[in-house]
Amino acid sequence: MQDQYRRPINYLRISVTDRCNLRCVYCMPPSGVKFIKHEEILSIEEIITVVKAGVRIGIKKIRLTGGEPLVRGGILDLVSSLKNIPEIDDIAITTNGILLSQMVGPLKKAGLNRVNVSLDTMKPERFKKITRGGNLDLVWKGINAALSAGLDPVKINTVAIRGFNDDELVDLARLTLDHPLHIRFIELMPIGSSDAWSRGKFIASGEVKELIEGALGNLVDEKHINGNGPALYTRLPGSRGTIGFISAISNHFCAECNRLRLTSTGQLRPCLFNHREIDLKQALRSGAGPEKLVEIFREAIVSKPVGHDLDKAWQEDDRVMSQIGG
Ligand SMILES: Nc1nc2c(ncn2[C@@H]2O[C@H](COP(=O)(O)OP(=O)(O)OP(=O)(O)O)[C@@H](O)[C@H]2O)c(=O)[nH]1
Ligand SMILES: C[S@@+](CC[C@H](N)C(=O)[O-])C[C@H]1O[C@@H](n2cnc3c(N)ncnc32)[C@H](O)[C@@H]1O
Ligand code: SF4
Ligand code: SF4
Repeated sequence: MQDQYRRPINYLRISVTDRCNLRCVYCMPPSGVKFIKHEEILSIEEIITVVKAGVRIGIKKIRLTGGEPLVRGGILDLVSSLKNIPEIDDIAITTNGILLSQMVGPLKKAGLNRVNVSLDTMKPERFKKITRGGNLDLVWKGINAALSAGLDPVKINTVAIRGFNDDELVDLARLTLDHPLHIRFIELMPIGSSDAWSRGKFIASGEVKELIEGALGNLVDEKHINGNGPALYTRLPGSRGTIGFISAISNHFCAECNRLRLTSTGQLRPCLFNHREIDLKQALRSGAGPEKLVEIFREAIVSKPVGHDLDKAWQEDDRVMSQIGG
């Protein structure tokens, strides 16, 4: 179904849990977030019911995110149930990679098509700092396991942060020369943890591109790498992988927005940067049938805003990124 700005909506990002085994500084406040009670979170069966309603208005692509989707009990059942919905042609996960090496085999068997792994630094001490305690080694094991399992493409999400990893962005880009990895540099967004956001830490994609080109030579434009998201791709000539840019602030991609979000508590959220949500869980738990759920999807699509008008200011929200599904 198209929204009122003629954007076809076919991609549902599902936050399967608000919980996480890391505490990234830009995503969560230092105190952590108070976890939502289990009974408030949609069950696996409820998520499937929602997706089945979604496919009736044209949802074809699913991304499981969070929080950390791999800590969600029942994630394998969820993937295999999604695989059994014929209209769904792409099932992907965004993960911090900590549990990936042990889960990628079963996930692939269950029907997972591909994985995006978040990784902001190649230095173990820095990784500990930005994730408040994470073990970088496990993430690399996960990335290698995903490649060995034959998942393709394997994408890496790197948030560019001035004063934290700006001296490593070229090294991360260099990885694409010898590895079939698709590294995407993400602009720091003013949502998540206000402690981490300041204008001074923001690096626009244009600057990252200049840094890379200054060190490694010109990047050439690349076609879209299998996916549904907003990254623009380039490559170093002769490289095995690609370099993408997700410029949510400097060159926002709202005109091509194709997605809705389902929060872990069962709210349909038409836009990442807009507080408005529509309560699907309430409908589900009060016995609404498929027609009612489809109607709620329609309502969400019709009410999708034209885009964000973030004036680079902190986005006040009751929810943090891990609850919305970043
Ligand atoms: N502003 C904004 N940022 C988004 C949106 N969707 C994803 N992002 C950000 O883009 C980054 C990468 O997201 P991923 O979860 O890897 O998903 P994707 O880029 O859609 O994935 P592909 O299907 O592989 O293209 C994350 O930091 C997201 O928060 C969106 O609708 N709006
Ligand atoms: C919220 S996480 C959820 C999935 C999983 N836990 C992970 O880290 O990949 C999804 C993505 O959002 C990104 N993210 C979180 N907070 C952000 C912020 N304030 N600005 C930009 N990206 C952010 C993360 O780097 C990650 O790539
Ligand atoms: S970015 Fe992902 S791994 Fe980091 S705290 Fe947020 S949900 Fe967890
Ligand atoms: S900010 Fe909102 S409208 Fe823009 S791309 Fe993200 S979800 Fe879509």
